[in-house]
Amino acid sequence: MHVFRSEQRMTQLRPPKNVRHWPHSRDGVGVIPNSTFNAHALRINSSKASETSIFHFFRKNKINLNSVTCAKSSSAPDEPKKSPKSSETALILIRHGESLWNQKNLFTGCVDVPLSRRGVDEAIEAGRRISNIPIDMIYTSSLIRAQMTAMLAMTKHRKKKVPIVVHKEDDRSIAWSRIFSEQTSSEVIPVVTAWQLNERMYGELQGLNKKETAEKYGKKKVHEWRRSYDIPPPNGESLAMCAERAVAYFKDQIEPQLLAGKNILIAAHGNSLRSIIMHLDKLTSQEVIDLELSTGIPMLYIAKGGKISRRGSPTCPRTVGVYAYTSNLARYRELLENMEE
Ligand SMILES: O=C(O)[C@H](O)COP(=O)(O)O
Repeated sequence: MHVFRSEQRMTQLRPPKNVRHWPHSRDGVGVIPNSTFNAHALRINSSKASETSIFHFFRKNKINLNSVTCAKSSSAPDEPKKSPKSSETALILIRHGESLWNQKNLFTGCVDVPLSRRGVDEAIEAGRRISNIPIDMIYTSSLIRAQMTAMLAMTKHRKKKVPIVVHKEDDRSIAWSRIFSEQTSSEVIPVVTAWQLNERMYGELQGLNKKETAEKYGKKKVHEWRRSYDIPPPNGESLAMCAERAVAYFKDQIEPQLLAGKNILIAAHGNSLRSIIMHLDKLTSQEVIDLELSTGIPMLYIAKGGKISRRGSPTCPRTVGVYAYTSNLARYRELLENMEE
Protein backbone atom coordinates (compact mmCIF):
# COMPACT_ATOMS: atom_id res chain seq x y z
CA MET A 1 0.00 0.00 0.00
CA HIS A 2 1.59 3.27 -1.10
CA VAL A 3 0.64 5.51 1.76
CA PHE A 4 1.96 8.80 3.10
CA ARG A 5 0.68 8.77 6.65
CA SER A 6 1.60 10.85 9.66
CA GLU A 7 4.77 9.44 11.12
CA GLN A 8 5.34 8.24 14.65
CA ARG A 9 6.24 11.32 16.63
CA MET A 10 9.93 10.67 17.24
CA THR A 11 11.53 11.91 20.47
CA GLN A 12 12.59 15.49 19.86
CA LEU A 13 16.37 14.93 20.17
CA ARG A 14 18.50 17.76 18.80
CA PRO A 15 21.44 16.11 16.97
CA PRO A 16 24.84 17.50 18.05
CA LYS A 17 25.67 20.70 16.08
CA ASN A 18 28.66 19.30 14.24
CA VAL A 19 26.89 16.15 13.13
CA ARG A 20 26.38 16.40 9.38
CA HIS A 21 23.12 14.87 8.48
CA TRP A 22 24.22 14.22 4.92
CA PRO A 23 27.62 13.83 3.21
CA HIS A 24 28.54 16.91 1.20
CA SER A 25 27.95 16.37 -2.47
CA ARG A 26 31.06 15.17 -4.29
CA ASP A 27 30.63 17.53 -7.21
CA GLY A 28 30.50 20.54 -4.92
CA VAL A 29 27.22 21.55 -6.48
CA GLY A 30 26.22 24.80 -4.84
CA VAL A 31 23.13 25.36 -2.81
CA ILE A 32 19.92 25.19 -4.81
CA PRO A 33 19.77 28.57 -6.54
CA ASN A 34 17.54 30.61 -4.35
CA SER A 35 15.95 32.06 -7.43
CA THR A 36 13.40 34.19 -5.78
CA PHE A 37 10.70 35.84 -7.70
CA ASN A 38 12.67 37.93 -10.16
CA ALA A 39 11.29 41.43 -10.14
CA HIS A 40 11.95 43.43 -13.26
CA ALA A 41 11.64 47.13 -14.03
CA LEU A 42 7.98 47.77 -14.62
CA ARG A 43 7.26 46.35 -18.04
CA ILE A 44 3.63 45.93 -18.87
CA ASN A 45 3.70 43.41 -21.68
CA SER A 46 0.22 44.21 -22.68
CA SER A 47 -1.75 46.47 -24.90
CA LYS A 48 -0.65 50.08 -25.22
CA ALA A 49 -3.91 51.16 -23.60
CA SER A 50 -3.33 49.44 -20.27
CA GLU A 51 0.29 50.62 -20.33
CA THR A 52 -0.94 54.20 -20.67
CA SER A 53 -3.43 53.71 -17.87
CA ILE A 54 -0.79 52.14 -15.64
CA PHE A 55 1.68 54.95 -16.26
CA HIS A 56 -1.19 57.41 -15.85
CA PHE A 57 -1.93 55.77 -12.48
CA PHE A 58 1.67 56.08 -11.36
CA ARG A 59 1.95 59.71 -12.55
CA LYS A 60 -1.35 60.66 -10.91
CA ASN A 61 -0.18 59.06 -7.67
CA LYS A 62 3.31 60.54 -8.00
CA ILE A 63 4.93 57.10 -7.87
CA ASN A 64 8.46 57.39 -9.18
CA LEU A 65 8.71 54.57 -11.69
CA ASN A 66 12.44 54.28 -11.24
CA SER A 67 12.07 53.23 -7.62
CA VAL A 68 9.40 50.69 -8.37
CA THR A 69 10.05 47.27 -9.73
CA CYS A 70 7.62 44.54 -10.40
CA ALA A 71 7.65 41.33 -12.27
CA LYS A 72 6.76 41.13 -15.91
CA SER A 73 3.02 41.16 -16.33
CA SER A 74 2.61 37.66 -17.58
CA SER A 75 -0.33 35.63 -16.40
CA ALA A 76 2.13 33.09 -15.05
CA PRO A 77 5.14 34.11 -12.97
CA ASP A 78 8.40 34.64 -14.87
CA GLU A 79 8.69 32.55 -17.99
CA PRO A 80 10.73 29.55 -16.80
CA LYS A 81 14.17 29.25 -18.35
CA LYS A 82 15.69 25.77 -18.60
CA SER A 83 18.16 25.19 -15.78
CA PRO A 84 21.29 23.05 -16.19
CA LYS A 85 20.67 19.31 -16.01
CA SER A 86 22.83 19.04 -12.87
CA SER A 87 20.71 21.47 -10.86
CA GLU A 88 18.26 20.00 -8.39
CA THR A 89 14.98 21.41 -7.15
CA ALA A 90 12.49 20.37 -4.51
CA LEU A 91 8.77 19.75 -4.96
CA ILE A 92 6.68 19.52 -1.81
CA LEU A 93 3.06 18.34 -1.92
CA ILE A 94 0.78 18.88 1.09
CA ARG A 95 -2.87 17.92 1.36
CA HIS A 96 -4.63 20.68 3.36
CA GLY A 97 -4.97 20.27 7.11
CA GLU A 98 -8.21 18.80 8.51
CA SER A 99 -11.21 20.91 7.47
CA LEU A 100 -14.40 21.52 9.48
CA TRP A 101 -16.24 19.06 7.21
CA ASN A 102 -13.43 16.47 7.38
CA GLN A 103 -13.96 16.72 11.14
CA LYS A 104 -17.68 15.95 10.66
CA ASN A 105 -16.86 13.23 8.06
CA LEU A 106 -18.84 15.07 5.37
CA PHE A 107 -18.10 14.90 1.63
CA THR A 108 -16.56 18.28 0.88
CA GLY A 109 -15.42 18.40 -2.75
CA CYS A 110 -15.56 21.97 -4.06
CA VAL A 111 -17.41 23.44 -1.09
CA ASP A 112 -15.16 26.18 0.30
CA VAL A 113 -14.79 24.94 3.91
CA PRO A 114 -12.08 26.35 6.25
CA LEU A 115 -9.63 24.40 8.40
CA SER A 116 -10.63 23.09 11.80
CA ARG A 117 -8.49 24.01 14.85
CA ARG A 118 -6.74 20.67 14.40
CA GLY A 119 -6.23 21.46 10.70
CA VAL A 120 -4.55 24.75 11.64
CA ASP A 121 -2.20 22.84 13.97
CA GLU A 122 -1.51 20.28 11.22
CA ALA A 123 -0.62 23.05 8.76
CA ILE A 124 1.79 24.64 11.26
CA GLU A 125 3.37 21.25 12.01
CA ALA A 126 3.77 20.66 8.27
CA GLY A 127 5.54 24.01 8.12
CA ARG A 128 8.01 22.83 10.76
CA ARG A 129 8.72 19.70 8.73
CA ILE A 130 9.54 21.66 5.55
CA SER A 131 11.17 24.62 7.29
CA ASN A 132 14.62 23.66 5.94
CA ILE A 133 13.59 23.01 2.36
CA PRO A 134 13.92 25.85 -0.19
CA ILE A 135 10.64 27.19 -1.58
CA ASP A 136 10.59 29.79 -4.39
CA MET A 137 6.93 29.49 -5.48
CA ILE A 138 3.69 28.22 -3.99
CA TYR A 139 0.76 26.81 -5.94
CA THR A 140 -2.55 26.24 -4.24
CA SER A 141 -6.19 25.79 -5.20
CA SER A 142 -8.89 28.46 -5.08
CA LEU A 143 -10.26 26.91 -1.87
CA ILE A 144 -9.52 28.46 1.50
CA ARG A 145 -8.51 25.22 3.28
CA ALA A 146 -5.58 24.72 0.89
CA GLN A 147 -4.62 28.40 0.87
CA MET A 148 -4.71 28.58 4.69
CA THR A 149 -2.52 25.46 4.85
CA ALA A 150 0.11 27.04 2.61
CA MET A 151 0.12 30.37 4.45
CA LEU A 152 0.22 28.77 7.93
CA ALA A 153 2.99 26.35 6.93
CA MET A 154 5.09 29.22 5.60
CA THR A 155 4.96 30.97 8.99
CA LYS A 156 7.39 28.26 10.15
CA HIS A 157 9.80 28.47 7.19
CA ARG A 158 13.27 29.51 8.36
CA LYS A 159 13.75 31.82 5.36
CA LYS A 160 10.89 33.97 6.76
CA LYS A 161 9.73 35.12 3.32
CA VAL A 162 6.22 36.53 2.91
CA PRO A 163 3.87 34.57 0.63
CA ILE A 164 2.00 37.01 -1.64
CA VAL A 165 -0.96 35.93 -3.78
CA VAL A 166 -0.22 36.78 -7.41
CA HIS A 167 -3.34 38.35 -8.96
CA LYS A 168 -3.78 37.93 -12.66
CA GLU A 169 -7.28 39.26 -13.26
CA ASP A 170 -5.96 42.01 -15.55
CA ASP A 171 -2.80 43.96 -16.20
CA ARG A 172 -3.50 46.53 -13.52
CA SER A 173 -4.03 43.89 -10.85
CA ILE A 174 -0.87 42.12 -12.04
CA ALA A 175 1.13 45.32 -11.79
CA TRP A 176 -0.38 46.33 -8.46
CA SER A 177 -0.04 42.93 -6.82
CA ARG A 178 3.62 42.87 -7.75
CA ILE A 179 4.69 46.37 -6.90
CA PHE A 180 7.61 46.02 -4.54
CA SER A 181 10.62 48.02 -3.68
CA GLU A 182 13.72 46.21 -4.87
CA GLN A 183 14.34 44.95 -1.34
CA THR A 184 10.78 43.71 -0.79
CA SER A 185 10.83 41.62 -3.94
CA SER A 186 13.60 39.50 -2.41
CA GLU A 187 11.46 38.91 0.66
CA VAL A 188 8.33 37.48 -0.94
CA ILE A 189 7.25 34.14 -2.36
CA PRO A 190 4.59 34.29 -5.10
CA VAL A 191 1.47 32.25 -4.42
CA VAL A 192 -0.46 31.18 -7.52
CA THR A 193 -4.06 30.09 -6.89
CA ALA A 194 -5.54 27.76 -9.51
CA TRP A 195 -9.04 26.26 -9.66
CA GLN A 196 -7.46 23.35 -11.58
CA LEU A 197 -5.95 22.20 -8.26
CA ASN A 198 -9.35 22.24 -6.50
CA GLU A 199 -10.65 19.10 -4.82
CA ARG A 200 -12.69 16.88 -7.13
CA MET A 201 -16.34 17.92 -7.38
CA TYR A 202 -18.29 15.40 -5.30
CA GLY A 203 -21.62 16.34 -6.93
CA GLU A 204 -24.69 15.28 -4.98
CA LEU A 205 -22.58 13.75 -2.21
CA GLN A 206 -21.23 17.14 -1.10
CA GLY A 207 -22.44 17.89 2.42
CA LEU A 208 -23.55 14.27 3.06
CA ASN A 209 -22.05 12.24 5.88
CA LYS A 210 -19.70 9.59 4.43
CA LYS A 211 -20.86 6.89 6.88
CA GLU A 212 -24.59 7.58 6.32
CA THR A 213 -24.01 7.66 2.55
CA ALA A 214 -22.36 4.20 2.74
CA GLU A 215 -25.36 2.92 4.76
CA LYS A 216 -27.75 4.39 2.17
CA TYR A 217 -25.99 3.35 -1.09
CA GLY A 218 -23.85 0.47 0.23
CA LYS A 219 -20.16 0.48 1.26
CA LYS A 220 -18.96 -0.96 -2.07
CA LYS A 221 -20.70 1.68 -4.19
CA VAL A 222 -19.42 4.57 -2.03
CA HIS A 223 -15.88 3.13 -2.05
CA GLU A 224 -16.15 2.98 -5.85
CA TRP A 225 -17.22 6.66 -5.98
CA ARG A 226 -14.46 7.68 -3.56
CA ARG A 227 -11.55 5.60 -4.72
CA SER A 228 -12.07 4.23 -8.24
CA TYR A 229 -10.35 5.97 -11.13
CA ASP A 230 -13.15 6.47 -13.64
CA ILE A 231 -16.49 6.08 -11.77
CA PRO A 232 -17.87 9.54 -10.81
CA PRO A 233 -20.24 10.15 -7.88
CA PRO A 234 -23.75 11.32 -8.96
CA ASN A 235 -23.26 14.61 -10.90
CA GLY A 236 -19.68 14.76 -9.69
CA GLU A 237 -16.14 14.22 -11.01
CA SER A 238 -14.32 10.91 -11.18
CA LEU A 239 -10.62 10.93 -10.28
CA ALA A 240 -9.91 10.69 -14.02
CA MET A 241 -11.88 13.89 -14.64
CA CYS A 242 -10.08 15.59 -11.75
CA ALA A 243 -6.74 14.38 -13.15
CA GLU A 244 -7.59 15.85 -16.55
CA ARG A 245 -7.45 19.37 -15.08
CA ALA A 246 -5.00 18.91 -12.18
CA VAL A 247 -2.33 16.93 -14.03
CA ALA A 248 -2.66 19.12 -17.13
CA TYR A 249 -2.11 22.20 -14.96
CA PHE A 250 0.84 20.54 -13.22
CA LYS A 251 2.45 19.67 -16.57
CA ASP A 252 1.73 23.05 -18.23
CA GLN A 253 2.35 25.46 -15.38
CA ILE A 254 4.22 23.84 -12.51
CA GLU A 255 6.62 21.30 -14.03
CA PRO A 256 8.32 23.91 -16.30
CA GLN A 257 8.99 26.13 -13.26
CA LEU A 258 10.37 23.14 -11.34
CA LEU A 259 12.62 22.06 -14.20
CA ALA A 260 13.73 25.67 -14.64
CA GLY A 261 15.20 25.76 -11.14
CA LYS A 262 12.30 26.89 -8.95
CA ASN A 263 11.60 25.02 -5.68
CA ILE A 264 7.85 24.52 -5.47
CA LEU A 265 5.26 23.91 -2.74
CA ILE A 266 1.81 22.69 -3.80
CA ALA A 267 -0.87 22.85 -1.12
CA ALA A 268 -3.99 21.17 -2.49
CA HIS A 269 -6.49 18.37 -1.87
CA GLY A 270 -6.76 14.63 -1.41
CA ASN A 271 -7.86 13.87 -4.96
CA SER A 272 -6.15 16.59 -6.95
CA LEU A 273 -2.90 15.47 -5.29
CA ARG A 274 -3.68 11.76 -5.77
CA SER A 275 -3.96 12.45 -9.50
CA ILE A 276 -0.64 14.36 -9.54
CA ILE A 277 1.10 11.61 -7.52
CA MET A 278 -0.36 9.03 -9.91
CA HIS A 279 1.34 10.97 -12.74
CA LEU A 280 4.65 11.44 -10.86
CA ASP A 281 4.89 7.86 -9.55
CA LYS A 282 3.46 6.36 -12.76
CA LEU A 283 0.76 4.52 -10.77
CA THR A 284 -1.82 2.46 -12.67
CA SER A 285 -5.54 3.21 -12.28
CA GLN A 286 -5.61 0.06 -10.10
CA GLU A 287 -2.69 1.16 -7.87
CA VAL A 288 -4.09 4.65 -7.32
CA ILE A 289 -7.19 3.12 -5.68
CA ASP A 290 -5.02 2.24 -2.68
CA LEU A 291 -3.37 5.68 -2.50
CA GLU A 292 -4.50 7.47 0.64
CA LEU A 293 -3.14 10.88 1.70
CA SER A 294 -3.37 12.03 5.31
CA THR A 295 -4.19 15.70 5.95
CA GLY A 296 -1.22 18.01 6.52
CA ILE A 297 1.59 15.51 5.83
CA PRO A 298 4.29 16.93 3.50
CA MET A 299 5.59 14.72 0.67
CA LEU A 300 8.98 15.55 -0.86
CA TYR A 301 10.02 14.99 -4.47
CA ILE A 302 13.35 15.97 -6.03
CA ALA A 303 13.61 17.14 -9.65
CA LYS A 304 17.01 16.50 -11.20
CA GLY A 305 18.19 15.74 -14.70
CA GLY A 306 14.66 16.08 -16.01
CA LYS A 307 13.30 13.44 -13.60
CA ILE A 308 11.03 14.05 -10.59
CA SER A 309 11.43 11.33 -7.97
CA ARG A 310 9.77 10.73 -4.64
CA ARG A 311 11.95 11.11 -1.53
CA GLY A 312 9.49 10.45 1.28
CA SER A 313 7.96 12.60 3.97
CA PRO A 314 10.33 15.08 5.67
CA THR A 315 10.38 14.97 9.46
CA CYS A 316 10.83 17.90 11.80
CA PRO A 317 14.42 19.26 11.61
CA ARG A 318 14.97 18.43 15.26
CA THR A 319 13.53 14.95 14.94
CA VAL A 320 15.97 12.08 14.77
CA GLY A 321 14.69 10.28 11.72
CA VAL A 322 15.62 9.03 8.31
CA TYR A 323 15.99 12.15 6.24
CA ALA A 324 14.76 11.79 2.70
CA TYR A 325 17.09 14.67 1.85
CA THR A 326 19.86 15.30 -0.67
CA SER A 327 23.27 16.85 -0.18
CA ASN A 328 22.03 20.07 -1.83
CA LEU A 329 19.24 20.29 0.72
CA ALA A 330 21.83 19.68 3.42
CA ARG A 331 23.85 22.66 2.17
CA TYR A 332 20.74 24.80 2.06
CA ARG A 333 19.97 23.82 5.64
CA GLU A 334 23.49 24.67 6.78
CA LEU A 335 23.15 28.06 5.10
CA LEU A 336 19.99 28.66 7.11
CA GLU A 337 21.74 27.59 10.30
CA ASN A 338 24.70 29.87 9.63
CA MET A 339 22.26 32.69 8.81
CA GLU A 340 20.62 32.28 12.21
CA GLU A 341 23.85 32.09 14.23
O1 LIG B 1 -13.71 16.21 -0.48
C1 LIG B 1 -13.70 15.47 0.50
O2 LIG B 1 -14.69 15.00 1.08
C2 LIG B 1 -12.35 15.05 1.06
O3 LIG B 1 -11.48 16.08 1.00
C3 LIG B 1 -11.80 13.94 0.24
O4 LIG B 1 -12.76 13.03 0.26
P1 LIG B 1 -12.37 11.52 -0.03
O5 LIG B 1 -11.33 11.14 0.98
O6 LIG B 1 -13.67 10.83 0.07
O7 LIG B 1 -11.80 11.54 -1.44
